[in-house]
Amino acid sequence: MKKLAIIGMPMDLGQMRRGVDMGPSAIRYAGINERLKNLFDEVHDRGDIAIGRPEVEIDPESNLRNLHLIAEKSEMLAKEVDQVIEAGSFPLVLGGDHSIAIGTLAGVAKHYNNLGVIWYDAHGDLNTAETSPTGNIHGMPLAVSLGMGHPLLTNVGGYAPKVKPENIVIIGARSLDEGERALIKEKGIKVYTMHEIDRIGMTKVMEEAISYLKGNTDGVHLSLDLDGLDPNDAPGVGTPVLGGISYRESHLAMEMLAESEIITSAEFVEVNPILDDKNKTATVAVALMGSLFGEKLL
Ligand SMILES: NC(=[NH2+])NCCC[C@H](N)C(=O)O
Ligand SMILES: [Mn+2]
Ligand SMILES: [Mn+2]
Repeated sequence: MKKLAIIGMPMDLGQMRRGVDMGPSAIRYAGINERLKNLFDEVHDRGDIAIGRPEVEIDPESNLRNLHLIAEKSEMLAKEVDQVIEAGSFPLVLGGDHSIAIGTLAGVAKHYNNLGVIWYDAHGDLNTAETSPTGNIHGMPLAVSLGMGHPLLTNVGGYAPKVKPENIVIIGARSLDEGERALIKEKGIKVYTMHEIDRIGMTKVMEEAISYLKGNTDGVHLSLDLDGLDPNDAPGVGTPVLGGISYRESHLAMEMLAESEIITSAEFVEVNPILDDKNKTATVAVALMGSLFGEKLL
């Protein structure tokens, strides 16, 4: 029996633009249940993790914004994701800013020996407190999952690291900080920047990414940051970068992932309805979920 569990993570503590906490509501309003209910035997929306309205906190030692709060809330998400997988359901997490991936991956990775990760994003999110230009934790979750960064973050779920560098594929990168570039080179992380997508096309990029992960992994998590798409197609994001992946290319990518049957968990993050144009970005997110989960026209 194919079961889907939806978890809302309305956390906006990983960056400074308010509104991304309303992402899960916007995505639900865009019709996630109606769209996905025919693609599974059962769709269960477990509601939102309780984030509340905590006051912004700057850790004086590390300079990290909301470090303790994010660590605490990530533990809650990790537990929820863990339970969903235990119960035999596919976990689909709705963000929230990308710092939520810290908790999602903590809940997912313990179920696999070699978890693969597809990081669909304009950014690398590979900063640490030392390399971050902003102190925003949403620019750090992939580094955290590699075991790099503040121990309160890397140890969410009680273990580290969550993923190995050779099991990661970044798709859509076009804005990387200096420390992120150095880390990508040092660890040999596979990255398809916009250059490769333009040059060889999304079909080839996805074929390569899928065969790269298929051999070595026993599960693959899709972490899809809506800012991986072009801001014309997904305007409701906090850190837009021009020249991104199109709506059509993204559908193709999701359809190829559906065919490959490698994806075992997913999250859609950074939908900010305050910055959006009539809920367009949430609508795009839901449409892409349809393709990811095997929707077909004919
Ligand atoms: N998940 C995101 N949208 N991340 C954007 C990160 C931007 C920048 N690299 C930073 O570290 O602050
Ligand atoms: Mn991101
Ligand atoms: Mn991003």
